[in-house]
Amino acid sequence: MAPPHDQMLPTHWQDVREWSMEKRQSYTMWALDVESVLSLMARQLGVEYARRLSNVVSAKSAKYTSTFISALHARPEQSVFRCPALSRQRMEHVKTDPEAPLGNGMCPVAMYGEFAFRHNRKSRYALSLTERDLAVQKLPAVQAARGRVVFNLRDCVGCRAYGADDHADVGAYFSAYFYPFRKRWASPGVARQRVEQCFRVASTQDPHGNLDEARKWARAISDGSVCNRPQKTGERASCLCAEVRRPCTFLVLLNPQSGKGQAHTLFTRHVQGILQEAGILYTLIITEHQNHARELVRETDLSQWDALVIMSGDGLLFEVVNGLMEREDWEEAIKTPLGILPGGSGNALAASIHHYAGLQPVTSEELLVSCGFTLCKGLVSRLDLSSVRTASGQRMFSFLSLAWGFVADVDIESEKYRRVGAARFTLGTLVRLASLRVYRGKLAYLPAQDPRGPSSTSAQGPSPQACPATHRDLPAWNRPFRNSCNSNNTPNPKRTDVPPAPERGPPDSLLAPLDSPVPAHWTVVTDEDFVLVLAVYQSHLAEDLIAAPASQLEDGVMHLIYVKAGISRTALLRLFLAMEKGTHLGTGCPHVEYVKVRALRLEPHSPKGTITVDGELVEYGPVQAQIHGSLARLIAG
Ligand SMILES: Nc1ncnc2c1ncn2[C@@H]1O[C@H](COP(=O)(O)OP(=O)(O)OP(=O)(O)O)[C@@H](O)[C@H]1O
Repeated sequence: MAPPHDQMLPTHWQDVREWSMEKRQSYTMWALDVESVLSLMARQLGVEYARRLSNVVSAKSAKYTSTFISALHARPEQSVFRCPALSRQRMEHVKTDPEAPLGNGMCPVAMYGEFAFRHNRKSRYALSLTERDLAVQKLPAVQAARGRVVFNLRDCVGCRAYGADDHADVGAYFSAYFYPFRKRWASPGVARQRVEQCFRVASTQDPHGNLDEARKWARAISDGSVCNRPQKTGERASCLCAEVRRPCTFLVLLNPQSGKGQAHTLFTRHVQGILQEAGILYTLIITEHQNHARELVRETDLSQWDALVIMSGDGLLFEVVNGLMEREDWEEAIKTPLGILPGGSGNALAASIHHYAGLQPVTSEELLVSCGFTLCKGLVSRLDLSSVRTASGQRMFSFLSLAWGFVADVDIESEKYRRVGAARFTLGTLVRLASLRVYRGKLAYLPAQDPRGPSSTSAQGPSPQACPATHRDLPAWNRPFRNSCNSNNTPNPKRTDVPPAPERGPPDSLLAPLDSPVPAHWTVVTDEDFVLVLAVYQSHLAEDLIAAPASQLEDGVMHLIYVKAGISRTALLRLFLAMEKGTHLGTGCPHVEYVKVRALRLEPHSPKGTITVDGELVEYGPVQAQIHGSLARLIAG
């Protein structure tokens, strides 16, 4: 389309108002065409080049382009050019196909504007927003890349616009919130750190016009942040199944007693802000007693919430999972996205999520910020649950682990060191190492790679609904202990007794009743003396213990690790030290066995001992479990 003749161009936007609609339209088309050209140049040659080009064009016939567009829209605009192709439509495309190649890495510029920072009105900055990032260039741009900072929208949780507090200030503001990885001050490595970029829009004397412009930027940046998800590679990319609906409302359940008893303070200090920045509404409920959360999710109308978020250790999530599974509508209820914010001492699931994202390990507050960020991104994955049955007929659902022996002892005995936080496990390990115990019992499992395949396994497996044995049928060592006391007849530090609820959930098709022998095709371990038996279905057992590095959220297996008696204290200590890096399975220790299983049974013969499920004490005695793949949903970046 031929550009209009120079003399025909308006000298001021006021002139355009007097034009006929037809004339306006023809000019708009031409103006947009110039914009498309500039956007194309930006994509191919870089924003800076396009900007210079726009200056050259301005000097000639298009010198009034920006004024012109503003006039046509009957309000002044600050944006110099805008690519109509990028906008909602293009963002949608990114949403459905995030991995779509985008040429040489250059993205078209969606918005361009020149603003001052909120706290530095003297200098001006050019902002270029593409579908992937926000570039901030100090003006005048003497040299490309100098004074230029690029923020990846993947690191952004949101952006909001607001007017000035001071009535004398006609300007409006928009603040974008980024959590990029930055080097730590005190120690090596990187962690997500908050960066706020706040710009002042004051292109006119009209505060409303400025606020409109600020809102437009805030919306575009927020949309971009939603579309830009943290990237996953390889097999782990496959487990994403949905996104939390936007705008979203979370129910946050917080255990004030978890960890060092500082969960509430940590929430206020590190999480509240990030949720606000992401525009996420939430209701916070502070649990008042054990099983409070379990009762609550069993009864609540789940349609009010887009996700249930647990700010605690793994114990509170265990309650929530089981509360959901006790509902009549368990099949739907368990698909409610769950989120975890580490507020406990172990925080195994939170550390696992961070690990699955392929990020450098972090702990404590840094892990909390990382999980808060993940929560705001709202990407939902499927999560395996294991169904665990005890001799008394209790059935529970577990997302983390089933442990007997050393690991379970340390978990429960270290409760008394709770005030030292995560260090309680180190202390507990040293104490238990000093008086190393051997546990006698029988272990059997169904290997994940059953040579006859999954169909033959279930065909030859036991009845679809396993029948629990009654107490009287069991030998003395097998009888479950009362819930209020553990095997040493001391009060339980953690109890899991709840009023009995009708059994719900999928049938355990791989399990035989506990009083029947295991199916013939199961593997029965010949050794009967163990130091520990641990089935874990997440990578981490605590923030700094990578028990099953190969584990994934929905790999459909339990990672069974057992350590046979005969291991020396030094070798066991070495094993735990190696577990901090996740290298323990490659140490070649002859006492350590590792196998992926789909179901297992454990029959302790020692009269005393501890069994934990997700770190919670359960009745001591025979116990069996089977994995149920992809049963739950978890917000995990
Ligand atoms: N208000 C409360 N008062 C006492 N106990 C509670 C309360 N709310 C929840 N609980 C129980 O506290 C126990 C410990 O909680 P949780 O596991 O979340 O923290 P933690 O033990 O510090 O963390 P981790 O399991 O990561 O070590 C759980 O059994 C939970 O049911």
